[in-house]
Amino acid sequence: MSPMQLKKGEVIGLPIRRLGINGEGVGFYRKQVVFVDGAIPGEYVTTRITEVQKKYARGEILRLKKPSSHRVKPPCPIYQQCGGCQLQHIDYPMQLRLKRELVEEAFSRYAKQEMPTIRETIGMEEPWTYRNKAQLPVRRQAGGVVMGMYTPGSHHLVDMKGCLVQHPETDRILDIVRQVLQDLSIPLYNEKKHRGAVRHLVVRVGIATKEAQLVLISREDPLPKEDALVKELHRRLPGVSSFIVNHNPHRTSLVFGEKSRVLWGEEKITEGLGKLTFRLSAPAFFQLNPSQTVRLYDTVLNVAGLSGRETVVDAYCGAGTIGLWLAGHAARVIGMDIVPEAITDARENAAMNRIDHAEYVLGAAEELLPRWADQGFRPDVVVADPPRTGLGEDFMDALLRAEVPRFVYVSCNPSTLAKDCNRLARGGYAIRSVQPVDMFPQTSQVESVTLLERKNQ
Ligand SMILES: C[S@@+](CC[C@H](N)C(=O)[O-])C[C@H]1O[C@@H](n2cnc3c(N)ncnc32)[C@H](O)[C@@H]1O
Repeated sequence: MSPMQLKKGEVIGLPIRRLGINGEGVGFYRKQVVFVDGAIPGEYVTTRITEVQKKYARGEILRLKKPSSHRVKPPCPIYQQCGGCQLQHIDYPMQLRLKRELVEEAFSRYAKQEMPTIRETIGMEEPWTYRNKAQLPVRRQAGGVVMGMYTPGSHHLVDMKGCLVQHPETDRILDIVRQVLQDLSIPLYNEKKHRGAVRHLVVRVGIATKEAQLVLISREDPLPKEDALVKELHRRLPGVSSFIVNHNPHRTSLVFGEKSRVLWGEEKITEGLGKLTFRLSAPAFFQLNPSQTVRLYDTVLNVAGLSGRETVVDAYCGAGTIGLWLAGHAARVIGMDIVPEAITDARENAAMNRIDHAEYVLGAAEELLPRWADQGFRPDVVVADPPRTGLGEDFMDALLRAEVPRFVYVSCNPSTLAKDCNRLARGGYAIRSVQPVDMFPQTSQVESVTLLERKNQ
């Protein structure tokens, strides 16, 4: 340890320079990075060091010596314990500015040579109650049914009775399910012993259609007391159109298991976005904030520059939503996803919206695109919306080999976005625009739509 290094328990004064990717304030003390939960850029805080690692230290706020004018009282009563939101203590206009800076910081770190202009974040008018889906672990703690988020870094559940970013209907449904599980003494999952049945509850609502789906993820299938449970859930939740059990018998942190079974009602629910209607299976991905999804997809449409003659690839297509949003402006759409239910949904969604020039292929994007590129396939526009890990090397190589003129990258992780853009820029792409969109107000997450074009185009 260098003599200058901070020590655990040391108390220091620290100016906060920027926001970290997990929503913490970031300061520098004798050139060492210090993360301080709850601190806001521009503040000066007295901090006690709680953890020291080789490359960084963590501290807690003892006193706010110079508080930010953007500091607000977090409205959620369990804000400190829950950890689901990280930015409720910052006013919304400042949240939007800081998210733009997060994207800028990622590009300046990983793609400095190609530094693009990052636009102002597109925010919401009413940045609350936007989430259409709740996915919560459920356990028995102190004799009662508890559902909520894990305290950061632990396996202790913080009981969540109502959430300010969830759609109120998801809260109402979860509350009734909690009562039913309690009243019928349904065995809940015990992670340590790998015993018990119900382990997660997933509620998804169609905000435009007012439909709702409840999925009970269970270690056991059939569920204990299944007939009584289904009868009671149906009686107390008459508006829920789809009750599903998903069987996940494994010791795993993955929520969904491989098999789902309808307990009552429909297999899928319907949701509307703009003029389109989508049918959604329980395991298929669907954006969590529908009103911002319209803005996100309109941003993709604007930068895709379609004339109606193009072939568009919708890589990582989920239930086909982005491709179908663009389909009215393209000659052909080809989507791909690794989740079989998503591909089935995407095909059904194309048919339901009377779009007959969209096709869907089951498979990994990083395998399919290279194979197609080797066969001479040259799409005009590729849109990719991958998970947080970003694009695979093989996928990027295929983009370069196929000399795809325009690539629209929808990303929920500024770091992987900037690294991938750097790689593509070295291969011959110019980064034309980066548009952050706030899909998750009150949290530190930020989505962006980035347009890349072949330089010689
Ligand atoms: C962020 S979601 C985007 C879905 C869709 N574009 C949307 O807007 O709703 C990412 C999707 O990538 C899919 N996925 C994950 N890994 C994949 C891979 N290697 N190849 C293809 N799809 C993948 C997931 O199943 C999920 O549907």
